[in-house]
This record gives sequence, structure tokens and C-alpha cells, in this order.
Amino acid sequence: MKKLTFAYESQSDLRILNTGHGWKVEAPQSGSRLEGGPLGEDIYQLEQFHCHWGETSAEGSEHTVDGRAYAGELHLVHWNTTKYQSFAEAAQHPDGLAVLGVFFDVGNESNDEIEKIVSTLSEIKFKGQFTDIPDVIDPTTFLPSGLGYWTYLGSLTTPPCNECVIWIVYKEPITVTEEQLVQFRCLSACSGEAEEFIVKNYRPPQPLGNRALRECNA
Ligand SMILES: NS(O)(O)c1ccc(OCc2cn(-c3ccccc3)nn2)cc1
Ligand SMILES: [Zn+2]
Repeated sequence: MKKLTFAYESQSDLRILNTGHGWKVEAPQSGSRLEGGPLGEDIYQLEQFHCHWGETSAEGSEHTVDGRAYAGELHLVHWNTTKYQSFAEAAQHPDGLAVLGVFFDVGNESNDEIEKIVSTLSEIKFKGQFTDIPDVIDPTTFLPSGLGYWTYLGSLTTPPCNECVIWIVYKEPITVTEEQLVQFRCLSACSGEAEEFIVKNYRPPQPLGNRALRECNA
């Protein structure tokens, strides 16, 4: 495979919202480019990023490596702007989306970029609430230093689970703290006073079936 290349803009005042299933940062970046690797000749543009986590740090990732789960997984969601006119249209095609998955390992060092997300969560405690992240966010900072990855053709992991995703899962995790994950679990799935915490929002891995898994040791 050709080398995977990415170019992102740094943006401030990105909107973060509580979807009821977790937090999501809307980051439509017409100036961003993800290309190469398993993406053929097409260019993919960043649309949003979000993450998945578990009730404890023993679980939470949506992919596992030799059966091992990580404490969480960040998804940087891109859509194919070479072939399609919108995210919604792209989500109807097998090469419509490209999602970069980054595993979370728990460590003692707080992740400064994730902390920019965590610091807004008290303002979006309930489903449907949103706010702007005052800090400058550069999506590149969420990526691990080692850029080796696995890739396969798969689906959205939440309904409608369209089979429209070229998955690119980085081998090297990034580190977050238990406290940062605890803050994720304090988001409420409800819009009203009733508190139903989003303690976990990951979909367990599904059978690989006859899908080919490829790797690149960048
Ligand atoms: N977790 S994940 O990275 O796999 C992931 C990534 C993106 C997702 O988008 C849901 C979605 C689908 N659509 C849609 C809109 C119009 C037509 C078809 C689909 N809108 N939002 C879900 C899961
Ligand atoms: Zn996801």
C-alpha cells in the first residue's frame, strides 16, 4: 500500500455535543486531507471525531488485538470527497468513509488534547446539549507517534451500521488517565433530570468472516 498521508487544520471553537451515546466533536474540515494507504486515489475529508469507552478500563475499545481490549478508542471520521457530494451520500458506499481508530491505554500522564475535551463535558452533561471548545484543536495531536496500522473493509459500529467504512486502526495506543475516562462516564444519556450515565458505549467486535485484514508498519 502507498503511505497514508494526512493534513489537518488547527481549529478553535469546534462544537462538541452530547449525542446521548457519548460526546462528538463536529469538525468539518474542507481543508483536511486523508489519502494514500488503503484509500486508493481518493481524498477523504475530516467530518467529526468521537470516542468509545467501557464501564472499567479493562474494556471499551471496539477493536481487539489478539483478543485484548483497550480502555477506549477514538474515531476520526472522514468521507470520500473525490467521489461523493456529502457525508450522507458517502455513507451509502463501501468506500464512502475512512475512520482512523486510535486505542486508549490508561497511564499516569493526562492527555492534554483529551483534556481539552474533558474540560467541556460539565457543560454538555445531558443529551442534546452542546458547547464550543475554546481551545485550539489539532487532530494530528490525537495520533500516536508510531503510525503502523491494520486496515479492513467494515461498517459503522452504531446504527445504521452501514458497510461503508475503510477502517484504519493504529497499532500504537495513546495514553489517557483513569480520571479522564471517569469524566466520560459522567455524561448522561438522558436530556432531562433523570440521570442515566453513559458508562459504556462500545460495540464488541464482530466476526471477521471472509474479510481480508491488511497491515502497514509505517
Ligand atoms: N463508530 S463509527 O466511527 O463506526 C461511526 C461513524 C459515523 C457514524 O455516523 C452515524 C451516521 C450515519 N449517518 C447517515 C446519514 C445519512 C445517511 C446515512 C447515514 N449519519 N450519521 C456512526 C458511527
Ligand atoms: Zn465510533
